[in-house]
Amino acid sequence: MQGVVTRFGSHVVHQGVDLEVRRGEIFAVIGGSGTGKSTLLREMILLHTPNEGSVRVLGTDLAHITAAAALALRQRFGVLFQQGGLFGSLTVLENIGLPLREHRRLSDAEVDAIAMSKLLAVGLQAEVGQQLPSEISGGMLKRAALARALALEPELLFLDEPTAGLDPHSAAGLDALLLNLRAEFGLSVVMITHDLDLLWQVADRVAVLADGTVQGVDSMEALAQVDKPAVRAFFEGPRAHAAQTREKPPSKPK
Ligand SMILES: Nc1ncnc2c1ncn2[C@@H]1O[C@H](COP(=O)(O)OP(=O)(O)OP(=O)(O)O)[C@@H](O)[C@H]1O
Repeated sequence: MQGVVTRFGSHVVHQGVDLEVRRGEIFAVIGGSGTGKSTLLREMILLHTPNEGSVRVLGTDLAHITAAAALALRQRFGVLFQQGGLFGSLTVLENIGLPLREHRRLSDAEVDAIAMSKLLAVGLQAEVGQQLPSEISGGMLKRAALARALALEPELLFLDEPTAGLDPHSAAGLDALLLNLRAEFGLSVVMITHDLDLLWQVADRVAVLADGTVQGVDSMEALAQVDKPAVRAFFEGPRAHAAQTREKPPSKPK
Protein backbone atom coordinates (compact mmCIF):
# COMPACT_ATOMS: atom_id res chain seq x y z
CA MET A 1 0.00 0.00 0.00
CA GLN A 2 1.27 3.43 -0.82
CA GLY A 3 -0.10 6.74 0.35
CA VAL A 4 -3.48 5.25 1.19
CA VAL A 5 -6.03 7.82 2.28
CA THR A 6 -9.47 6.69 3.41
CA ARG A 7 -12.33 8.96 4.37
CA PHE A 8 -15.87 8.28 5.42
CA GLY A 9 -17.57 11.63 4.91
CA SER A 10 -15.48 14.13 6.83
CA HIS A 11 -13.96 11.41 9.01
CA VAL A 12 -10.40 10.69 7.86
CA VAL A 13 -9.42 7.16 8.85
CA HIS A 14 -6.14 6.76 6.94
CA GLN A 15 -4.07 9.75 5.97
CA GLY A 16 -1.20 8.24 4.03
CA VAL A 17 -0.64 4.60 4.93
CA ASP A 18 2.45 2.92 3.48
CA LEU A 19 2.92 -0.80 3.97
CA GLU A 20 4.89 -3.55 2.28
CA VAL A 21 4.41 -7.22 3.01
CA ARG A 22 7.16 -9.58 1.92
CA ARG A 23 6.53 -12.95 0.34
CA GLY A 24 6.52 -15.75 2.89
CA GLU A 25 6.23 -13.58 5.96
CA ILE A 26 3.57 -13.46 8.64
CA PHE A 27 2.68 -9.82 8.88
CA ALA A 28 0.36 -8.32 11.48
CA VAL A 29 -1.45 -4.99 11.69
CA ILE A 30 -2.22 -3.74 15.18
CA GLY A 31 -3.78 -0.53 16.45
CA GLY A 32 -6.39 0.73 18.86
CA SER A 33 -10.11 0.39 18.25
CA GLY A 34 -11.28 2.49 15.31
CA THR A 35 -7.81 3.13 13.89
CA GLY A 36 -8.90 1.56 10.61
CA LYS A 37 -7.39 -1.94 10.68
CA SER A 38 -10.47 -3.69 9.31
CA THR A 39 -10.90 -1.03 6.66
CA LEU A 40 -7.26 -1.51 5.64
CA LEU A 41 -7.84 -5.25 5.32
CA ARG A 42 -11.00 -4.66 3.28
CA GLU A 43 -8.95 -2.48 0.94
CA MET A 44 -6.46 -5.31 0.45
CA ILE A 45 -9.15 -7.86 -0.41
CA LEU A 46 -11.10 -5.77 -2.92
CA LEU A 47 -14.02 -4.98 -0.65
CA HIS A 48 -13.29 -1.27 -0.32
CA THR A 49 -11.48 1.28 -2.46
CA PRO A 50 -9.37 3.96 -0.78
CA ASN A 51 -9.92 7.60 -1.69
CA GLU A 52 -6.27 8.08 -2.58
CA GLY A 53 -3.11 6.04 -2.89
CA SER A 54 -2.43 2.65 -4.39
CA VAL A 55 -2.87 -0.94 -3.30
CA ARG A 56 -1.05 -3.78 -5.04
CA VAL A 57 -1.76 -7.40 -4.20
CA LEU A 58 0.43 -10.16 -5.65
CA GLY A 59 1.69 -7.69 -8.23
CA THR A 60 -1.75 -6.50 -9.33
CA ASP A 61 -2.71 -2.86 -8.91
CA LEU A 62 -6.25 -2.80 -7.54
CA ALA A 63 -7.04 0.71 -8.74
CA HIS A 64 -8.33 -0.05 -12.22
CA ILE A 65 -8.69 -3.79 -11.99
CA THR A 66 -11.14 -5.40 -14.41
CA ALA A 67 -13.85 -7.74 -13.16
CA ALA A 68 -12.07 -10.70 -14.77
CA ALA A 69 -8.73 -9.81 -13.17
CA ALA A 70 -10.42 -9.34 -9.79
CA LEU A 71 -12.00 -12.79 -10.08
CA ALA A 72 -8.63 -14.33 -10.92
CA LEU A 73 -6.87 -12.46 -8.10
CA ARG A 74 -9.49 -13.47 -5.51
CA GLN A 75 -8.65 -17.10 -6.22
CA ARG A 76 -5.02 -16.48 -5.32
CA PHE A 77 -5.73 -15.37 -1.77
CA GLY A 78 -7.78 -16.81 1.07
CA VAL A 79 -9.62 -14.86 3.72
CA LEU A 80 -10.58 -15.91 7.22
CA PHE A 81 -13.19 -13.53 8.54
CA GLN A 82 -13.67 -13.01 12.24
CA GLN A 83 -16.99 -14.88 12.34
CA GLY A 84 -15.72 -17.71 10.17
CA GLY A 85 -18.68 -17.41 7.81
CA LEU A 86 -19.43 -21.10 7.29
CA PHE A 87 -22.86 -21.99 5.95
CA GLY A 88 -24.89 -23.56 8.74
CA SER A 89 -26.89 -25.87 6.49
CA LEU A 90 -23.83 -27.49 4.91
CA THR A 91 -21.50 -30.01 6.53
CA VAL A 92 -17.96 -28.92 7.32
CA LEU A 93 -16.63 -30.88 4.34
CA GLU A 94 -19.21 -29.31 1.99
CA ASN A 95 -18.25 -25.87 3.29
CA ILE A 96 -14.58 -26.50 2.61
CA GLY A 97 -15.40 -27.77 -0.87
CA LEU A 98 -17.51 -24.75 -1.84
CA PRO A 99 -14.73 -22.64 -3.41
CA LEU A 100 -13.66 -25.68 -5.43
CA ARG A 101 -17.18 -26.23 -6.75
CA GLU A 102 -17.41 -22.57 -7.62
CA HIS A 103 -14.03 -22.08 -9.30
CA ARG A 104 -12.75 -25.45 -10.45
CA ARG A 105 -14.16 -28.03 -12.82
CA LEU A 106 -13.86 -31.11 -10.65
CA SER A 107 -15.96 -34.18 -9.98
CA ASP A 108 -17.70 -34.50 -6.62
CA ALA A 109 -15.21 -37.16 -5.60
CA GLU A 110 -12.27 -34.89 -6.46
CA VAL A 111 -13.80 -31.98 -4.52
CA ASP A 112 -14.35 -34.20 -1.49
CA ALA A 113 -10.80 -35.56 -1.66
CA ILE A 114 -9.24 -32.08 -1.76
CA ALA A 115 -11.60 -30.80 0.95
CA MET A 116 -10.63 -33.74 3.13
CA SER A 117 -6.92 -33.04 2.63
CA LYS A 118 -7.46 -29.44 3.77
CA LEU A 119 -9.52 -30.61 6.74
CA LEU A 120 -6.65 -32.84 7.83
CA ALA A 121 -4.07 -30.11 7.10
CA VAL A 122 -5.71 -27.82 9.67
CA GLY A 123 -5.58 -30.57 12.29
CA LEU A 124 -9.21 -31.69 12.30
CA GLN A 125 -10.30 -35.33 12.41
CA ALA A 126 -11.89 -36.78 9.26
CA GLU A 127 -15.21 -37.37 11.11
CA VAL A 128 -15.60 -33.62 11.66
CA GLY A 129 -16.19 -33.31 7.92
CA GLN A 130 -19.65 -34.87 8.30
CA GLN A 131 -20.70 -32.52 11.11
CA LEU A 132 -22.58 -29.26 10.83
CA PRO A 133 -20.90 -26.02 11.95
CA SER A 134 -23.35 -25.79 14.88
CA GLU A 135 -22.09 -29.14 16.20
CA ILE A 136 -18.41 -28.20 16.60
CA SER A 137 -16.48 -25.96 19.01
CA GLY A 138 -15.29 -22.40 18.30
CA GLY A 139 -11.71 -23.57 17.85
CA MET A 140 -12.78 -26.24 15.38
CA LEU A 141 -14.92 -23.71 13.51
CA LYS A 142 -11.90 -21.45 13.02
CA ARG A 143 -9.89 -24.38 11.72
CA ALA A 144 -12.70 -25.40 9.36
CA ALA A 145 -12.98 -21.83 8.06
CA LEU A 146 -9.21 -21.80 7.61
CA ALA A 147 -9.44 -25.07 5.66
CA ARG A 148 -12.00 -23.43 3.38
CA ALA A 149 -9.72 -20.41 2.93
CA LEU A 150 -6.98 -22.86 1.89
CA ALA A 151 -9.16 -24.81 -0.56
CA LEU A 152 -7.87 -23.09 -3.70
CA GLU A 153 -4.26 -23.29 -2.50
CA PRO A 154 -3.78 -19.56 -2.08
CA GLU A 155 -0.40 -17.85 -2.03
CA LEU A 156 -1.60 -15.34 0.49
CA LEU A 157 -3.89 -15.58 3.47
CA PHE A 158 -5.72 -12.70 5.17
CA LEU A 159 -6.88 -13.27 8.73
CA ASP A 160 -9.16 -10.96 10.67
CA GLU A 161 -8.73 -11.56 14.42
CA PRO A 162 -8.07 -15.29 13.99
CA THR A 163 -7.98 -16.08 17.72
CA ALA A 164 -10.86 -13.82 18.83
CA GLY A 165 -13.31 -15.73 20.99
CA LEU A 166 -11.04 -18.75 21.45
CA ASP A 167 -9.97 -20.16 24.79
CA PRO A 168 -6.20 -19.92 25.44
CA HIS A 169 -5.61 -23.57 24.56
CA SER A 170 -7.36 -23.30 21.17
CA ALA A 171 -5.63 -19.98 20.49
CA ALA A 172 -2.22 -21.52 21.18
CA GLY A 173 -3.13 -24.36 18.82
CA LEU A 174 -3.86 -21.82 16.10
CA ASP A 175 -0.45 -20.18 16.63
CA ALA A 176 1.26 -23.50 15.97
CA LEU A 177 -1.03 -24.24 13.03
CA LEU A 178 -0.20 -20.96 11.30
CA LEU A 179 3.51 -21.63 11.62
CA ASN A 180 3.04 -25.12 10.22
CA LEU A 181 0.91 -23.94 7.30
CA ARG A 182 3.47 -21.33 6.39
CA ALA A 183 6.22 -23.93 6.52
CA GLU A 184 4.20 -26.48 4.55
CA PHE A 185 2.60 -24.29 1.88
CA GLY A 186 4.99 -21.31 1.81
CA LEU A 187 2.06 -19.00 2.51
CA SER A 188 2.34 -15.30 3.12
CA VAL A 189 -0.01 -14.17 5.88
CA VAL A 190 -1.48 -10.76 6.66
CA MET A 191 -3.47 -10.61 9.86
CA ILE A 192 -5.22 -8.19 12.13
CA THR A 193 -5.02 -9.15 15.75
CA HIS A 194 -5.13 -7.88 19.30
CA ASP A 195 -3.73 -11.18 20.53
CA LEU A 196 -0.37 -10.43 22.13
CA ASP A 197 0.59 -14.08 22.31
CA LEU A 198 -0.10 -14.54 18.61
CA LEU A 199 1.97 -11.44 17.84
CA TRP A 200 4.96 -12.58 19.88
CA GLN A 201 4.80 -16.21 18.84
CA VAL A 202 4.00 -15.98 15.16
CA ALA A 203 4.35 -12.55 13.54
CA ASP A 204 7.60 -11.80 11.72
CA ARG A 205 6.80 -8.11 11.41
CA VAL A 206 4.09 -5.93 12.85
CA ALA A 207 2.73 -2.58 11.67
CA VAL A 208 1.35 -0.25 14.32
CA LEU A 209 -1.52 1.88 13.04
CA ALA A 210 -2.40 5.10 14.88
CA ASP A 211 -3.52 8.59 13.96
CA GLY A 212 -4.17 7.55 10.38
CA THR A 213 -0.65 6.39 9.61
CA VAL A 214 1.78 3.56 10.27
CA GLN A 215 3.78 4.52 13.35
CA GLY A 216 6.29 1.72 13.01
CA VAL A 217 6.86 -1.59 11.22
CA ASP A 218 9.22 -4.13 12.73
CA SER A 219 9.53 -7.33 14.70
CA MET A 220 7.86 -7.31 18.11
CA GLU A 221 11.32 -7.45 19.68
CA ALA A 222 12.37 -4.28 17.85
CA LEU A 223 9.04 -2.48 18.37
CA ALA A 224 9.33 -3.14 22.10
CA GLN A 225 12.30 -0.73 22.07
CA VAL A 226 10.49 2.08 20.20
CA ASP A 227 9.84 5.16 22.28
CA LYS A 228 6.59 6.46 20.77
CA PRO A 229 3.39 6.56 22.86
CA ALA A 230 1.28 4.91 20.12
CA VAL A 231 3.72 1.99 19.99
CA ARG A 232 4.49 1.79 23.71
CA ALA A 233 0.79 1.27 24.45
CA PHE A 234 1.12 -2.29 23.15
CA PHE A 235 4.05 -3.18 25.35
CA GLU A 236 2.86 -1.98 28.71
CA GLY A 237 0.66 -3.68 31.26
CA PRO A 238 0.80 -7.16 32.77
CA ARG A 239 -0.70 -8.99 29.75
CA ALA A 240 1.87 -7.46 27.43
CA HIS A 241 4.70 -8.50 29.73
CA ALA A 242 3.36 -12.03 30.13
CA ALA A 243 3.12 -12.48 26.35
CA GLN A 244 6.61 -11.10 25.84
CA THR A 245 8.23 -13.51 28.26
CA ARG A 246 6.28 -16.62 27.27
CA GLU A 247 8.44 -19.37 25.84
CA LYS A 248 8.39 -19.43 22.06
CA PRO A 249 7.84 -22.54 19.99
CA PRO A 250 11.24 -23.79 18.76
CA SER A 251 9.88 -24.24 15.24
CA LYS A 252 9.55 -20.54 14.42
CA PRO A 253 11.04 -20.40 10.93
CA LYS A 254 12.95 -17.25 10.03
N1 LIG B 1 -18.67 1.83 5.94
C1 LIG B 1 -18.35 2.77 6.82
N2 LIG B 1 -19.01 3.94 6.88
C2 LIG B 1 -18.67 4.90 7.74
N3 LIG B 1 -17.67 4.81 8.63
C3 LIG B 1 -16.97 3.68 8.63
C4 LIG B 1 -17.27 2.60 7.74
N4 LIG B 1 -16.38 1.59 7.96
C5 LIG B 1 -15.58 2.03 8.97
N5 LIG B 1 -15.93 3.27 9.37
C6 LIG B 1 -15.27 4.05 10.41
O1 LIG B 1 -13.88 4.00 10.16
C7 LIG B 1 -13.15 3.92 11.38
C8 LIG B 1 -12.24 2.71 11.33
O2 LIG B 1 -13.01 1.52 11.36
P1 LIG B 1 -12.35 0.08 11.34
O3 LIG B 1 -13.46 -0.90 11.58
O4 LIG B 1 -11.53 -0.08 10.13
O5 LIG B 1 -11.42 0.15 12.63
P2 LIG B 1 -10.65 -0.99 13.41
O6 LIG B 1 -9.30 -0.48 13.70
O7 LIG B 1 -10.75 -2.26 12.65
O8 LIG B 1 -11.50 -1.09 14.75
P3 LIG B 1 -11.75 -2.32 15.76
O9 LIG B 1 -10.42 -2.72 16.33
O10 LIG B 1 -12.64 -1.73 16.80
O11 LIG B 1 -12.41 -3.41 14.96
C9 LIG B 1 -14.18 3.86 12.50
O12 LIG B 1 -14.32 5.17 13.03
C10 LIG B 1 -15.45 3.45 11.79
O13 LIG B 1 -16.57 3.97 12.42
